[in-house]
Amino acid sequence: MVAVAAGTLLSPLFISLPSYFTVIGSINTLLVFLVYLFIRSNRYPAYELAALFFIALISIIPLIAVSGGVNSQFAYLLPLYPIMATLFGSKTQSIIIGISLFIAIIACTAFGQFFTDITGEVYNHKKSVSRGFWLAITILVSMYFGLFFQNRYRELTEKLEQLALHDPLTELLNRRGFNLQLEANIAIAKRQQSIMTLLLIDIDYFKKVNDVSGHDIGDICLKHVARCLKQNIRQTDILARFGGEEFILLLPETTEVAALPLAEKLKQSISELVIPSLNSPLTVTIGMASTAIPHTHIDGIIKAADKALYRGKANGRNRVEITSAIPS
Ligand SMILES: Nc1nc2c(ncn2[C@@H]2O[C@H](COP(=O)(O)OP(=O)(O)OP(=O)(O)O)[C@@H](O)[C@H]2O)c(=O)[nH]1
Repeated sequence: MVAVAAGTLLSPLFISLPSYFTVIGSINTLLVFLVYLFIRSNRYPAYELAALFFIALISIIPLIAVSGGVNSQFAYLLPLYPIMATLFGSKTQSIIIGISLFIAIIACTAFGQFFTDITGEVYNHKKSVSRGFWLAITILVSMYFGLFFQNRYRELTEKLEQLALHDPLTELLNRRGFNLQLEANIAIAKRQQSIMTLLLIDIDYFKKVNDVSGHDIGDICLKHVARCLKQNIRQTDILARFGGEEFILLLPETTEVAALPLAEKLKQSISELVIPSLNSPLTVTIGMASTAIPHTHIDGIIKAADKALYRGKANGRNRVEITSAIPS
């Protein structure tokens, strides 16, 4: 029983074919492989689309033609191509492959009577047109599914990236997300020789908030503070939750003198927050540091801002402290 089933499945592979089919098939396979290597090399991206057209039209049409037109068993593999292009390539590549194969099938159906059917079947126009029609539809459907999967894959990747780089409670960047943005900004600052200022913003006596009002209210406070900070900064500023009740804010192209009024405004706005179920106002201490010259190492700025923050806590909290110009 198993042997019969295996025989039925495998027998089409052992049909004895005329030698010209083997030669053309081998040349086609070699060409497709070379085009694949060419695309994978990424050396001539401008010619990639032309190479895909080549695979689809120049190389595949003759193969379908000599193997019995759209009735060829080979033709039934074609709907796989747009899906493969989706998995290994890009959206444009799967569209190009899909459309080219669609054209190839239409062409093979239209000129089917001119091809010798190597299986020895008598050419049947009606049957060929019907198969060509369904094959063309299947290719379009497989192209659509390929694009659909690619969109879903991109959406899911973006979602995962969002989860990996953001803090779920406040929806701000987390430390990892911040570090990535920081690297990009340092590169820009170095190129433009511009000064950046960094603020570390820490909620005062937050342990007491949790102990007195409960952890849930503590969480609500963190959300309010995050929203308040976000509302008061520019879109180009980078804000993140740096730790438990600590936030970090990078102000690109901003000197210490320009940043000071903003730091004071942030401190004031947070102290004016009205948070339900919280009896006493929240206050924050802000430690601030700027790059004296653009090549200052970022770890140095964070350490300097932390030092300023520590001083602010020691000096009574609810205040802004600055560590001035750090040498490189
Ligand atoms: N509700 C809540 N609390 C948090 C979260 N992350 C950290 N905390 C709390 O934040 C508190 C931080 O306490 P401390 O480091 O002693 O600082 P503090 O009480 O704010 O004191 P100072 O910073 O010195 O003014 C701890 O009680 C943490 O449990 C969080 O996601 N939600």
